[in-house]
Amino acid sequence: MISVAVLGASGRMGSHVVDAVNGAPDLELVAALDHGDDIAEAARAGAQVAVDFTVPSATEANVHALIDLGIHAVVGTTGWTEESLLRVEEHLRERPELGALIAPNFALGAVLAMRFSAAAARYFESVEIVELHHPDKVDAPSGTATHTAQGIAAARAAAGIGPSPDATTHDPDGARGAVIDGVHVHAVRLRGLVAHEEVLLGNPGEQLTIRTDSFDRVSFMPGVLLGVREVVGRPGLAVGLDRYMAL
Ligand SMILES: NC(=O)C1=CN([C@@H]2O[C@H](COP(=O)(O)OP(=O)(O)OC[C@H]3O[C@@H](n4cnc5c(N)ncnc54)[C@H](OP(=O)(O)O)[C@@H]3O)[C@@H](O)[C@H]2O)C=CC1
Ligand SMILES: O=C(O)C1=N[C@H](C(=O)O)C[C@H](O)C1
Repeated sequence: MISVAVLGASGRMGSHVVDAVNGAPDLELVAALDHGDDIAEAARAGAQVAVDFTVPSATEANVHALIDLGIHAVVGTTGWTEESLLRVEEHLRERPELGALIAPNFALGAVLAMRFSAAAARYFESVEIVELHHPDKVDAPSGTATHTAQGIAAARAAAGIGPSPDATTHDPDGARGAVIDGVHVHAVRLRGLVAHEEVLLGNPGEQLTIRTDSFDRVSFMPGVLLGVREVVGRPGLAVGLDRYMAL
């Protein structure tokens, strides 16, 4: 039995995680914490693993606190940077028995879409990303789109491919979107949506579209539970659920 704490337990994601942990025969929910609660309560309750779905401004401090408390971390909250990931990696070196998984998307379809996009990237002249989310999301572009763009950019750089062609010289209103590692990312916020992403890859005369849709937050739960079960045996920092999957 793995003892689990949930941080952000009343949130859209956290409440699903509480239900998923309660429904798993090999996991026990020992703490459900929210904004204002003392994170040390997770340790007092005996948590081995804590799942964090909070807010970008809180998540790094939460992970450092969990490491100090000797608790493995499974993190879905977005907003991570190279620098904040490095700080966690360094902190984990002081506690070589602990693991942390930080994953921008736990939906298996999204994890595969990121992998497929990186694999396809070197074969196309042009690539752009459109991410589409519910309008209550506070961050843009999404963590998934950022991670997707980084994977695509790394694959293109490794293959010696230059930037996507683009004749735009006049864009006073930023209509071409954000640019992450040279990849344009467009963010849509629309009532009715949950979490969606389209990667558009173009060549003369052809287009490949890789699309992933989470219609319901239950789609993230198998990945979260996989992370909880695996993190206890995988010390160090892992970024992306694909690190725990046989891909
Ligand atoms: N990796 C993945 O697969 C997914 C990641 N996400 C990401 O997860 C995060 C949460 O999303 P979502 O559930 O929709 O957001 P919500 O706003 O619904 O939930 C966040 C919750 O965290 C609480 N909270 C804020 N600060 C703290 C803190 N310091 N300690 C504990 N709890 C805190 C909030 O409480 P209060 O409102 O009272 O401040 C709220 O209940 C986002 O970054 C989102 O991008 C979302 C879906 C999937
Ligand atoms: O806020 C959300 O809802 C989501 N956030 C994550 C992200 O920013 O990529 C994962 C998923 O897209 C849902």
